Amino acid sequence: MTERIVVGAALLDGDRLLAARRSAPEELAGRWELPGGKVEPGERPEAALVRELREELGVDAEVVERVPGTWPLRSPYVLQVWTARLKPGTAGPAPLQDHDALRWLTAGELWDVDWLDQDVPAVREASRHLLP
Ligand SMILES: Nc1nc2c([nH]c(=O)n2[C@H]2C[C@H](O)[C@@H](COP(=O)(O)OP(=O)(O)OP(=O)(O)O)O2)c(=O)[nH]1
Repeated sequence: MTERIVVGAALLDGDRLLAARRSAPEELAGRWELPGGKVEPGERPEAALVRELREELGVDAEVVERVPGTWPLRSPYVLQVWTARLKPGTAGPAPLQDHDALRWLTAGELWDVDWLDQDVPAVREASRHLLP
């Protein structure tokens, strides 16, 4: 089956990374992830990321760069991650859709939340590139 990409944002504010707690589906609820979602057919991953961040968090964000790596999720999905930042003047993120809590994590707090198992290597890689 063709791989389908789920894009995740390593959304940064200075040296803090945004983590989002899923509210659904039941088997993922309560676990933390990088906000994002499925890339639609014909859509560029970077465009999907901006769209998902607007829908889920109500923010206007810009994509900065790809975090190297592709992490398997439930087939046929794979996770790819881009760094992103908020555009100047945009509202702060709010858990509008799919999430019931948000946390800005410093490097020292990165492992204080219960990340989805499949996000752990992606967050580790993102932190290497982003956080001092
Ligand atoms: N957004 C996101 N999804 C992840 C991560 N890790 C992970 O396993 N997933 C899974 C959860 C979901 O099964 C799938 C992404 O689905 P989603 O529900 O966020 O995507 P979507 O907004 O496009 O939702 P929909 O079209 O199904 O309504 O990937 C992650 O870090 N971010």
